[in-house]
Amino acid sequence: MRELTVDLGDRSYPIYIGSGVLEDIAAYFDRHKLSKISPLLVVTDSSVAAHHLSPVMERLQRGGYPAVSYVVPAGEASKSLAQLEGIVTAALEAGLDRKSAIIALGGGVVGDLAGFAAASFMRGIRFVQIPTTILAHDSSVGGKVGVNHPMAKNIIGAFHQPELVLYDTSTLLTLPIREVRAGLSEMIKHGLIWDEAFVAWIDEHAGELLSLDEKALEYGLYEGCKVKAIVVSQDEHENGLRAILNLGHTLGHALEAVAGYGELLHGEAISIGMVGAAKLAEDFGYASHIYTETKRIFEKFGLPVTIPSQLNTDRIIDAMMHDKKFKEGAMVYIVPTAIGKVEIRKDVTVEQIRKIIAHLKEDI
Ligand SMILES: NC(=O)c1ccc[n+]([C@@H]2O[C@H](COP(=O)([O-])OP(=O)(O)OC[C@H]3O[C@@H](n4cnc5c(N)ncnc54)[C@H](O)[C@@H]3O)[C@@H](O)[C@H]2O)c1
Ligand SMILES: O=C(O)C(=O)C[C@@H](O)[C@H](O)[C@H](O)COP(=O)(O)O
Ligand SMILES: [Zn+2]
Repeated sequence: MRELTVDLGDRSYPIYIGSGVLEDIAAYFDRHKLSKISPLLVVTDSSVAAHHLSPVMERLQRGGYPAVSYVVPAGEASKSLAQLEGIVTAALEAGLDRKSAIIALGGGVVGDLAGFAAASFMRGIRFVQIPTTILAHDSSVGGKVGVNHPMAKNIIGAFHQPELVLYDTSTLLTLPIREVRAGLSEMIKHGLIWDEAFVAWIDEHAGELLSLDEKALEYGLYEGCKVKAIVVSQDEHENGLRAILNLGHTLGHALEAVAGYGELLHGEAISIGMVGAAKLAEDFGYASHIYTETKRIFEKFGLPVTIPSQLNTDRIIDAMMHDKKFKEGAMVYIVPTAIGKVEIRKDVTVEQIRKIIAHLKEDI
């Protein structure tokens, strides 16, 4: 088992990563003083519930926690205001109060949605992240919570940090292979923005990661969470540095919205976005091996590196203009300057973006 801390002063919290940590869920909750009087609401989705909800509920109830569950349909479409209302109704029916906590058991969709419910129910109650996808090593840490609008990803949300993150690598063994690949996309991102040696490790251990070797997963998730924790600890509310976590996302989010939520998985969309950012680096005069290397590694993991030709370029650019990183008429864009390093640029033009999109549509 490995442990990390997200250092945010009196709101610091731990991340526990290892095989079987959920067997001790009640002991972790005791350590973090969750209430045994006010009800806990465990939010999950239909696929996660089928595999992992019963043992969690049994262990909590055996440990003396008055826990009830609420299940949303699996998939990105559940990150919606309608599902948020469903959670609030369930919370009211179960009698949650200001000492209660919401427990997010699932991937990034459940984490973002249930986290936003925790941020807004009674103006904010405690919450715990129990990530069950590889991708959620990113989403469970850092406190960005929210839902989508049909026109823009994650456009309704808040910053609300969890009390703790309990990451049981054994839950990952039931993941479909497409979700495994998509989750590794964010792990590669953490290497690309911060740590060349981590990129090399991921590259060398591709086979173990894709076949869900738990030791390799534990190490990769730990290193990915470490990058995230360092960045978030320095800039919780994204006034500067934290924007680097958005490598590949301005284009990626636009592709998700234009394709229709759930058509392109988040990890797939940002894989394309990161290859696009690497191509843009060439435009700014950085070494062309950044592009070839970035493309190679995503292809090695079976991730998409081109934009589906049916996605309309003007609609993609329109969606990019609604991104949170479009400010005062300029696009804030994360561009790699080497493997393991990025810069935050404010001078990327719409013409450059159009050129990159054209390249990503043709480069097959
Ligand atoms: N808040 C953040 O900082 C942050 C960071 C990265 C991504 N995100 C968001 O996270 C979302 C993507 O998260 P995701 O990729 O985890 O998607 P997801 O939550 O939809 O999970 C992917 C699929 O796998 C299923 N699943 C989850 N765990 C499983 C398991 N253990 N076994 C079998 N099936 C399982 C789910 O039911 C779902 O169908 C996006 O909405 C993205 O915007 C947020
Ligand atoms: O935590 C962050 O900051 C990130 O940017 C992590 C991203 O991987 C994640 O997809 C996040 O939800 C994107 O944030 P947004 O502010 O662009 O919606
Ligand atoms: Zn992301």
